[in-house]
Amino acid sequence: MNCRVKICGITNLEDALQAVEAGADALGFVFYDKSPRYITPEQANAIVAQLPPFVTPVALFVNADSTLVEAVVAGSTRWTLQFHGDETPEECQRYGQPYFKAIRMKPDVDLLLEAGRFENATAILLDAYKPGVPGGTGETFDWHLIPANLPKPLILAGGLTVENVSHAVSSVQPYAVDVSGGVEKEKGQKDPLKVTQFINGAKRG
Ligand SMILES: O=C(O)c1ccccc1NCC(=O)[C@H](O)[C@H](O)COP(=O)(O)O
Repeated sequence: MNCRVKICGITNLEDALQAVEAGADALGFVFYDKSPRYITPEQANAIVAQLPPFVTPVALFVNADSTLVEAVVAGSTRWTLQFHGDETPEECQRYGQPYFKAIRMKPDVDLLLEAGRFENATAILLDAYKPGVPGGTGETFDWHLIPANLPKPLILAGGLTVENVSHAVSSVQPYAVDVSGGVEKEKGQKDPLKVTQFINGAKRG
């Protein structure tokens, strides 16, 4: 299967272009200032301006003010948005941009009910749940909890690595996989070899 790959937490042009060269389908930029992968709208838009076609830049927010979202979106028409907090469907679609809604796997979360709220989302991203850490946890969750009939394409996230991504793709068969920490040499700095191995592992499945 042709599993797409999003490399998240991009903070510099070198990492962005290396991930694209390695076959990344999307690059994630984290506009959450408590993250070690935080990047400013200006920095991110300067990188996006250098991206070749057929690569989707994804702007990631956690309960952000509309002024921040608008500052990012104003810099490029290429953005897909990813809402990783408690945003409502109305808050997600108010910008008129395609968006992913992230759902964290809290105990007893009703995934079909929650995913069904976001009927205009282009995909649902499922991520690990760690109290106080909205994302980038580096932790997996029990993939058996994923229902077979999610109403949107599934982006699988949470603790994926070079070592587990092939199994994740073959067992879950997501539309895409997403990784932040598992391909880094240090927080906010990607390891080119891990990025390449991760993408190859995901595409091989
Ligand atoms: O990546 C971050 O630092 C981050 C911080 C706060 C909210 C979301 C964040 N990342 C969003 C993503 O889509 C990550 O790729 C996803 O949470 C998986 O992260 P990891 O477990 O480190 O692969």
